[in-house]
Amino acid sequence: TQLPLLEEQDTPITHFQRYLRINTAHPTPDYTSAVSFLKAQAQSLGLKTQTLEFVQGKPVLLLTWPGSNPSLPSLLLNSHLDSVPAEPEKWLHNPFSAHRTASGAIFARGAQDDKCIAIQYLEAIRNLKSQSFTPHRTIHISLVPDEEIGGIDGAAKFVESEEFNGLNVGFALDEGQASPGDEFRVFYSDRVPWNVKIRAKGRPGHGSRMYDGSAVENLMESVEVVSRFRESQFDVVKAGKALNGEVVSVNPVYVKAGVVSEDGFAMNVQPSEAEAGFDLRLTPTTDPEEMRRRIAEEWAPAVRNMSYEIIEKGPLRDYMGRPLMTATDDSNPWWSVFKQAITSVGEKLSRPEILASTTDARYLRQKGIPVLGFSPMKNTPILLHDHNEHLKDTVFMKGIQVYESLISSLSTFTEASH
Ligand SMILES: CSCC[C@H](NC=O)C(=O)O
Ligand SMILES: [Zn+2]
Ligand SMILES: [Zn+2]
Repeated sequence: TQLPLLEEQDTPITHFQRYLRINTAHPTPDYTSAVSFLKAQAQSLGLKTQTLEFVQGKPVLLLTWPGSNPSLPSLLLNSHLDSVPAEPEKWLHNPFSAHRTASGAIFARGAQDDKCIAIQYLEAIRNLKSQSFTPHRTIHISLVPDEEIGGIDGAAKFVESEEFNGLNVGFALDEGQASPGDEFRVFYSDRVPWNVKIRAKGRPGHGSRMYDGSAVENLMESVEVVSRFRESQFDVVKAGKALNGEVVSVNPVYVKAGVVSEDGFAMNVQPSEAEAGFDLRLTPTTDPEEMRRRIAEEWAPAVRNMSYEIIEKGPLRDYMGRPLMTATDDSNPWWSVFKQAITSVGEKLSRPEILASTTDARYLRQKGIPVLGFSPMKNTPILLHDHNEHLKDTVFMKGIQVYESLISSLSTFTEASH
């Protein structure tokens, strides 16, 4: 008899690879295949499955392991189904092949962000079930669409639904980020993205003329002001006085100007309008009014014929008007249990951080639910959204053990009420 090929075997690694091979990258994520794969996995574990569709073609898959005391607030494990696009020609291995190298690195878009955690949740439950573990509180896994494009049709709709309300979620885990060092990273908040567009108007004229007040000169003056603010924030990080997520970031993402002609831009016309776009990220405690004032008065002053547009990409405060932060001290019993579950498997946590980017956790926090961002990857380069995103098989397998500890502890302790 012949042994099945390594990749055809039914192991946590092959489950991970199969999920990674489903192309859920934007702009055309294959949610149908992802949901049917995960649903089948969940059914093989005896979990209850439910597909919710708040927006057509954008399913939320909800998996449930009922607890022995279903009146306790439940534990929610969240993971998004989608990925950012990849440029295959710039990768060592095709980003949807989930190729595993001789040294055990699994290359795929989504390997770190965040398909690993979805499979790790399921495999941890598989192991707990095989040990006849029964949770006190009910455990839910939500697999949501569209996180990478802001979650408007995904997590944002889900948390507003009656179905979500009925889950009585007491605490949730969502994705975090890889740690290059030997300690796991944990995130208690996300920064808030603003899209900022600034526009300058100015005198048009012949490209040979020197005069004051052209639109592009005008815009460039503002770009310098923005740059100085950026430096002021970045310097704090470079000096080691703050982590990335603890300052306001602003990065230019486009500049637009020029009078279009047949073969590109008219080179001898100074345009009358110019525009620049910035990705701005506020910390959870940044005063938004202060930021608005800075933009209005310093970045796009009307006296210089400038205007601006701010598109806020998500909530700043919870339903009580509080910043969206989960406590990481003794005031939060879930935090103590979380920490204990990590140390009990011999692992360490670094100082809790604010995620520099943004995840769906904010929508849960907005509802007042404590959420920690956590992806158990240590000694691992941070490769989310990068070329050659990969994760080592041993790191992936270790993560399953970590979740076994987390899921059993968090679902067993009964002190907290929501
Ligand atoms: C505008 S919300 C976008 C969310 C996105 N999340 C992951 O990268 C981010 O840019 O952080
Ligand atoms: Zn992610
Ligand atoms: Zn991402």
